[in-house]
Amino acid sequence: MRNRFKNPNISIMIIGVPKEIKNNENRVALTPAGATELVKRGHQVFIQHTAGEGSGFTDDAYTAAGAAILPTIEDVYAIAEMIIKVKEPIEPEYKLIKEGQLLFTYFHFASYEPLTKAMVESKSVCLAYETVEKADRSLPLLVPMSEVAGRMAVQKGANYLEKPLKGRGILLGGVPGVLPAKVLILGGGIVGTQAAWMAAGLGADVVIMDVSLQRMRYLADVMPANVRTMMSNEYNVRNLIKSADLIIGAVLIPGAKAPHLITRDMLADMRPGVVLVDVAVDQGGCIETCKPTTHENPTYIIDDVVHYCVANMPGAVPYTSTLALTNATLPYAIQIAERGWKKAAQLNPELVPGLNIIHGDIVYKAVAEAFDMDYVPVEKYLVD
Ligand SMILES: NC(=O)C1=CN([C@@H]2O[C@H](COP(=O)(O)OP(=O)(O)OC[C@H]3O[C@@H](n4cnc5c(N)ncnc54)[C@H](O)[C@@H]3O)[C@@H](O)[C@H]2O)C=CC1
Ligand SMILES: CC(=O)C(=O)O
Ligand SMILES: [Mg+2]
Repeated sequence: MRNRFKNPNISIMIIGVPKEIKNNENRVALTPAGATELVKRGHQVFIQHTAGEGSGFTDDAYTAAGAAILPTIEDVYAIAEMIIKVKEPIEPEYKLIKEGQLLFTYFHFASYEPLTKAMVESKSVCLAYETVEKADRSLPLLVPMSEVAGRMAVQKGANYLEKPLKGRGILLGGVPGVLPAKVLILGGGIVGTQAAWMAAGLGADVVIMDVSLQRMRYLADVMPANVRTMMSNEYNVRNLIKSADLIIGAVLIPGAKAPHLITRDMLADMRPGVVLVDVAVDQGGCIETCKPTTHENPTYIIDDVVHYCVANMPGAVPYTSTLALTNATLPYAIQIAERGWKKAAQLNPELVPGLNIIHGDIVYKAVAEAFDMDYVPVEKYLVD
């Protein structure tokens, strides 16, 4: 990084934005508006050719914003000090990552050991969107995508409940004279709340389960009458799954592997054609039989139960998701570009829990614990 102008505390950075290569991932990590903000501060922004296309942004729009277009993903990784992405690096990208390079993106390490090991070996600095955390414990860079995924979970669930798609053949809202469907939501955080609004709006009979009484008190206050809350425990889950039509998994323990609230044996208690949408799949899933699927091939069936487990749901609605995501990420990207990751984290404590792997050390405890690997407290890297 070079110092900018006459202020020795402010640096300029070379920033690279690759095109996402995960299945049907159409989001991009920086919009032309974001590029404008970074370029105006003296940073150099390099965008891979057509990276913004899926979200409606042409190469010309980035060039007009002062960014440069590079033809290949290799070019972007080769030049950048900071890579800003949306999804975790996929295997072909591992070898492109340079020692000391900063990667600012979603990682969801605890769900995928090969990625964790590859990033340890790369000796890069991995700052994960999903664990950046505010003092009130909220996750500002996860929230916007959870809002999207929560809303989508109901759309997808309603769709897969249709008989030709192997669902029970029930309409979420019912019709006059016919009862609505029952929707069970595991976890009443951002995903769960958004899903509840959507399902309730369609007229379904909704139950949200959580372990936080405080959260359920809040939900009971703000939700309409067709949404009720219930304590999440094995006994209650076993009871409610017997009559549910659509079950949405939305549990999170930040950074950690999700607990299995629905185990393999419980599928036998469900009715044929029940749909499970496990949004928590990116942290390993809260339904034991859930394994990651793609937008191309989103569902599979076990014991007549339809499983939808797409790990990048918002990627399917990039016109909404790219704007929602970058609204949240850009202010942090600017701080990191201006100061470098270390100084930025020293100045803004919200960035500290975002640091997951630094120069080969796992510095986020839940990630190290997920794979029984060594943990190094992040403070080691934050002292001057
Ligand atoms: N598949 C996809 O495309 C996407 C997945 N996600 C994922 O969705 C998951 C949920 O995210 P958010 O709603 O933002 O998290 P959040 O932190 O807002 O909510 C999680 C909720 O789970 C509750 N919880 C914890 N343990 C529980 C238990 N044993 N039983 C019931 N509830 C429990 C917490 O009290 C909290 O209210 C995360 O894994 C997130 O990464 C988010 C966006 C997109
Ligand atoms: C949160 C996440 O993993 C996504 O938006 O794809
Ligand atoms: Mg059955």
